[in-house]
Amino acid sequence: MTVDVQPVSELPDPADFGFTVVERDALPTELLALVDQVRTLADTVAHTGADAAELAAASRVVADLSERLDVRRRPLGTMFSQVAPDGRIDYGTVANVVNGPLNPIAPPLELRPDGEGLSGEVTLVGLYEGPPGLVHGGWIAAMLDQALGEVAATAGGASLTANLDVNYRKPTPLNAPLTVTSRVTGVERRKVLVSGEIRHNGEITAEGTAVMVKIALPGS
Ligand SMILES: CCCCCCCCCC(=O)SCCNC(=O)CCNC(=O)[C@H](O)C(C)(C)COP(=O)(O)OP(=O)(O)OC[C@H]1O[C@@H](n2cnc3c(N)ncnc32)[C@H](O)[C@@H]1OP(=O)(O)O
Repeated sequence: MTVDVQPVSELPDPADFGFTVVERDALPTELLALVDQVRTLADTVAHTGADAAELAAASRVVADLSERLDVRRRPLGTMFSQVAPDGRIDYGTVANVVNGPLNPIAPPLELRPDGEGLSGEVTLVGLYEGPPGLVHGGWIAAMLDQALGEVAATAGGASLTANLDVNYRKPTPLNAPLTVTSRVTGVERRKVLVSGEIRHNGEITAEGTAVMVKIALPGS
């Protein structure tokens, strides 16, 4: 197996391939605050015991808000750039469903270099419920896919998940801190082989491996 990791400082700028790229620091604080509020609202709605009149009034307010905000939509695929603590430039998608900074559905999972790969902490609220009190297996797979995809990007740019294999070792609890880790285990031609885990209290609840296949970006 050949491990030939391209330095991340050489990652291409998505703007060169026609993507809209905004600086993460330039995202309006009011918009980030709104995202947080909507995330809280979604969790509240999923569990509210408010009476019918209150629900009807809230529904009208939310419909009105949606109409007010549905102006000048950002194009699908809008990306953000940010300077990582080690000075390199990271890219991501603003509306990514696992960790996009503008997606209220995304649990706030921030993955950072940890010396071996990437790691991040996240606590999933009841919005991500599958079995009673437990995280949905699809979300577990989604978080692993994201962590594996992001770490694959550190090995030479854009890639897509060709194969994802997840083993669910223990139930993953809601409302409890989880650690997500990922690393590159090999690079073979266009394939980037990656592995990762989700832990609670240091114990692995789920682990995954993936084959990410490097893709050519439009115009490259
Ligand atoms: C910086 C931002 C970071 C963002 C992170 C985001 C994380 C989220 C990741 C995702 O969710 S990606 C979305 C889900 N995945 C997809 O939609 C991919 C859909 N599939 C495809 O587009 C194509 O099948 C794919 C690009 C993966 C491969 O097609 P190709 O025609 O380019 O590949 P090809 O058939 O030439 O095979 C290239 C190599 O990959 C291998 N391969 C292809 N499919 C495979 C497979 N399914 N399993 C294992 N290996 C596979 C294949 O054997 C070969 O290996 P070798 O070099 O050893 O010959």
